Amino acid sequence: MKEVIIATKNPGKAREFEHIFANRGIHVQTLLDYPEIPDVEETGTTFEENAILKAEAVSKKLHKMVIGDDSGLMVDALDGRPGIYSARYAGEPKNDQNNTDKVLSELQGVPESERSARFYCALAVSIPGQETVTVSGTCEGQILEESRGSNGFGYDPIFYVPEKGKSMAELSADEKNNISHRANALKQLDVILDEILESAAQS
Ligand SMILES: O=c1[nH]c(=O)c2ncn([C@@H]3O[C@H](COP(=O)(O)OP(=O)(O)OP(=O)(O)O)[C@@H](O)[C@H]3O)c2[nH]1
Ligand SMILES: [Mg+2]
Repeated sequence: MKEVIIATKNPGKAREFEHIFANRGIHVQTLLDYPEIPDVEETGTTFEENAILKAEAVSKKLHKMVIGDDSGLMVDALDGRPGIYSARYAGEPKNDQNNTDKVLSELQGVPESERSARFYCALAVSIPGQETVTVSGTCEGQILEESRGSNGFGYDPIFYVPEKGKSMAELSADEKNNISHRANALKQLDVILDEILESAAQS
């Protein structure tokens, strides 16, 4: 069976990658399967740079093809914050509830017409001996005034998806995985994924 390794310790991301790749008969491993691999420091200034840092660090350790995901929420009324700091927006240790509460409180009194936002996902594919490839995807929406739904992870309960008339956390896994920033980034990888898997199998 074909296999990909995702350089993430986030269980929400891991679930989504497992689900998306299972539909193509590809088995997913994440850093939750490699607890001995230390956290990769996210010292980049863009999602792409951080995705590359994660993918290359883990690929070097395992000598295998690895995909890194760096993603987050960008709110227009907050000048693009939380952005690359999404995971720890309300401080350490990272906590989804505190992060969503912080965004909601910063947007208190901001009218619906000014609550536009998007999720962004950069993926980097690192293959030993090859140039790292990056792709990205977005998903447009609005920040709600309170949480709705309990699926997904992170900021999903406060992110309204106009085309679905629901928050991201009210969507089923299948629905989210059709329209999400992560799915949109992966769709770009689709074109080259078979090629990538072939060359990874040979490396
Ligand atoms: O509601 C959400 N739906 C999503 O689909 C989503 N994708 C990312 N995010 C947020 O952005 C941070 C990523 O930060 P991040 O890329 O550094 O990942 P992370 O630190 O959680 O894990 P790792 O992959 O680095 O191990 C996450 O923690 C979340 O807060 C999302 N929120
Ligand atoms: Mg992280």
